[in-house]
Amino acid sequence: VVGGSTSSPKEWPWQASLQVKLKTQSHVCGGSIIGKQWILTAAHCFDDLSSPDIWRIYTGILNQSEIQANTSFSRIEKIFIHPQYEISETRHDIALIKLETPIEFTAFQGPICLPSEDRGTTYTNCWVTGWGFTQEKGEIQNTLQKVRIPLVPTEECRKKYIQYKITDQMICAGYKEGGKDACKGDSGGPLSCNNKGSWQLVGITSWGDGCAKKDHPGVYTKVAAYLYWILHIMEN
Ligand SMILES: Cc1c(O)cccc1C(=O)Nc1cccc2ccc(C(=N)N)cc12
Repeated sequence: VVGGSTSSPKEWPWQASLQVKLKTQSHVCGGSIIGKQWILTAAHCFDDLSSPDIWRIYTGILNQSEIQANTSFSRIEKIFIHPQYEISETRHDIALIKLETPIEFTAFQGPICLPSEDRGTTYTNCWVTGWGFTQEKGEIQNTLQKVRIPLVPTEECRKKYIQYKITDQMICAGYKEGGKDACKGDSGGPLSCNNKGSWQLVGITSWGDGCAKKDHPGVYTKVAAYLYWILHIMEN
């Protein structure tokens, strides 16, 4: 997250850290708890990291330094990549993780609501969170960062990203002057919007040309456009 500040405990209890253990272990992507056995994230997190066995899912943590050899984590039972997603493409950048065992909900870890049906609700209080880079040539942060970002109307976003395809299944968010944005390492994490007191998972951090550049909003997978797919997977 560029231009953000450190989060407090229990502020974003749905935020997960998706890590890969090969020779060494490292944070790769963010994710959001949407059920006791379910994490919603971005499909591109699994590009060439498609084996469930190498992944360790951490929930209920604020600092990466809390992760030691004896820190408990969840294993992945199955990864559901959206069927229309294509590697290194930007469309349908959404994936569901089924955990091997259900996590317990506490003040430190629990679910965020899925958005209600796509009825064009205008969200005015949206935040992006993550342990990602604080600048393009950055590094993974220790403490979970947060930054408030306004949504950008799709038509306006299309004008900024002429050379890309901004679909109706994407949401843009950013400041005209740049300076605040998600970045590498925040992918898969939530764009959380507070609607009448309840937090809703409006977007999944997906991509952007650089980070926090003027006239280059961040692009998020629009969760409301995938409700049927999400619910179908979770029910079967
Ligand atoms: C390609 C690249 C890097 O190598 C390092 C940092 C950023 C980038 C980059 O161009 N964009 C990105 C790469 C990977 C994930 C990203 C997630 C969000 C955003 C965003 N601006 N909302 C940009 C991303």
